[in-house]
Amino acid sequence: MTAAESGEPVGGTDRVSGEATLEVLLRRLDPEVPVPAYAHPGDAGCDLVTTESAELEPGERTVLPTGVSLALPEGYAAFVHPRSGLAARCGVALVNAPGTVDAGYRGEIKVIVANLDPREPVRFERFDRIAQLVVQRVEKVRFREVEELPGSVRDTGGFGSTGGHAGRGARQTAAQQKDYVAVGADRASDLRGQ
Ligand SMILES: O=c1ccn([C@H]2C[C@H](O)[C@@H](COP(=O)(O)OP(=O)(O)OP(=O)(O)O)O2)c(=O)[nH]1
Repeated sequence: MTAAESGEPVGGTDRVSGEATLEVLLRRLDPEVPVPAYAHPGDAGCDLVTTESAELEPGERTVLPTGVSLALPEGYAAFVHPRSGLAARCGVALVNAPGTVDAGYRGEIKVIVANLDPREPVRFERFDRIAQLVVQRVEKVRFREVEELPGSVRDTGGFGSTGGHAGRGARQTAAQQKDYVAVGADRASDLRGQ
């Protein structure tokens, strides 16, 4: 068993760009799918394609298969991010952006796309690039509960406490803001604790 197969991070160097690389084991579930690759040196994400064609009406969403599965080294995760061009041109968003691929996940990477364009349908053909995958090191934390947290300059300010934007709430202070309330709680077993 190689180090990568046992989950250990294995470093290397890209032959073309000379950049430092991390070896990630990948399985093609569709023999024709291209292995995800970085388009340019310095890119953070490599493109994922759909292996199925699909058409989404305005407001519709679907889960698209990418034809690949991974075994990420321990201490890493992969994040499924939207592609800006697709978002700007067609209004395509990822519902759960960024999707989190756990190191232990061996299933097919899937992409949950939505058509946010109010008028035009969007069509994906087989092997269209639909998202990008960013692999990152992630910390495993151990929470230590305390009575008081150490102070900071920001303190509890958030959700626009530094000012709104021209369109809405520009002069709204943090104190004026209402807490967010989860809607549709009856169909949200996912939101409840164990
Ligand atoms: O965009 C995504 C997000 C997730 N996954 C896969 C990899 C991930 O490891 C697994 C579970 O994802 P997540 O933890 O986000 O989903 P969950 O709804 O919390 O499911 P679970 O209860 O299985 O953790 O699904 C994808 O293929 N694409």
